[in-house]
Amino acid sequence: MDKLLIQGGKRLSGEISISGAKNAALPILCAGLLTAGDLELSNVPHLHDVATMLKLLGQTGLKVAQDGERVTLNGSAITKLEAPYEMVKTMRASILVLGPLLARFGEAKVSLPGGCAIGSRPVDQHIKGLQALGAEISIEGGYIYAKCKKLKGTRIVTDMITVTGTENLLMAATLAEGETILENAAREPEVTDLAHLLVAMGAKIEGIGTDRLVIQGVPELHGAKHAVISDRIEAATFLCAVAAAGGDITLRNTRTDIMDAALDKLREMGLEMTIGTDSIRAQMHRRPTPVSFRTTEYPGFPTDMQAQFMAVNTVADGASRVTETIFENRFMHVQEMNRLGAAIETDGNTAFIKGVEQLIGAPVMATDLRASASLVIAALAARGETLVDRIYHLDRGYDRMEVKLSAVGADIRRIK
Ligand SMILES: CC(=O)N[C@H]1[C@@H](OP(=O)(O)OP(=O)(O)OC[C@H]2O[C@@H](n3ccc(=O)[nH]c3=O)[C@H](O)[C@@H]2O)O[C@H](CO)[C@@H](O)[C@@H]1O
Ligand SMILES: C=C(OP(=O)(O)O)C(=O)O
Repeated sequence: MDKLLIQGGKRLSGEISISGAKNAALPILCAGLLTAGDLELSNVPHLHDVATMLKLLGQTGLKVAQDGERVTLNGSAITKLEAPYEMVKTMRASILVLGPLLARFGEAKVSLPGGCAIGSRPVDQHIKGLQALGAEISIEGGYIYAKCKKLKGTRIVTDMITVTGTENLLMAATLAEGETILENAAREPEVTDLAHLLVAMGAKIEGIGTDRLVIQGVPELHGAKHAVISDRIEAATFLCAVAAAGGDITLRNTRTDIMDAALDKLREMGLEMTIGTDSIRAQMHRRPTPVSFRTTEYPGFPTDMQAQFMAVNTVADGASRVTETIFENRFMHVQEMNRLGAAIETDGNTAFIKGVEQLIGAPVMATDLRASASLVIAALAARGETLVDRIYHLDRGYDRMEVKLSAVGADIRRIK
């Protein structure tokens, strides 16, 4: 199992190019199931989750051609309308094949994703929405069996805001008969990126970027070209790294207009930033100021950045409070950060952090994707050596993080 060995205490300096967003690429790849035409995608990140998704899509009969960050999909010969447990269990986003398969072929069998480290993460809203569109759904042996003659447009109000739920229902509605209204839709930029691709494929969608999506179903969609949006979470993770370790870095290929909540908090921490249209120069020459925040849906503070900001708070000059409102168990990094000498206590969904002057390296265990990133950040700021175990979580969602960090002067290497 791969590990990362990090000697902390080095300031970061240089340039990092940001990859395409995992959370946009995964639904966008699933949109390949909606058409017999070619989807020509660029800026697709080099990630384990993308490889898993391509494998999953490939076994349905979708043709996949990959050349670096370019992927072409062709859905003219899909025969297997299934997502097996073996693949779904390693990547929850596999549930995103359900809506497209059902809408185009009238049938799908998809394994239930089950819980994971950060929470129970049910998919009841995906199912409720598809049932409202006319699907018959049963659950047997851990699988969702869905079928329909033709989905029929309707008004759907989800109980809570769900990102992949919105994406699944949006994709399904593009091929439904008549009008579908998705109320309480997620406004995350990755949902918007998917919606733009669907429009390029011939879908009729109004309200893109709002919490009310109105879709007029069309009989079929065609091929399209699309560049996946830049990863705002990856970009903000590197900004947290420089905020914690100090230095002067420039990020390229960023989308600075979709990062307001994180950028505001980084400024409050004392990170000096020069923001261009697609670049950010970030300088940190002092100990961070602590910041308190609550995670919320976009455009609020993203849960996917909670752990990384907590890592910076552990070395900040004072105390802070972090409340996680999206997932019920997203503090798995706290115990590991405390092993590095952090002073964090939790009470329910709130963590209280007292900044310490110096973390000290130790062996730690990554428990989920963003927890892994937060441990890397803490290790970069710590004195001495940290070994981060179980980094397969990190590889799910970061494109060669250790290579990008080495290039800006971090002492970090992968060991087998
Ligand atoms: C691949 C992808 O895009 N993953 C992102 C997506 O996950 P994902 O789409 O799984 O997260 P959701 O937005 O659906 O989850 C939000 C909350 O709603 C609950 N819920 C959701 C659906 C449902 O049917 N029933 C239900 O109870 C979840 O358990 C959670 O507490 O959005 C999350 C919230 O921004 C991010 O952390 C993930 O990185
Ligand atoms: C929780 C995340 O991803 P997923 O929904 O794919 O588990 C994440 O990207 O932080």
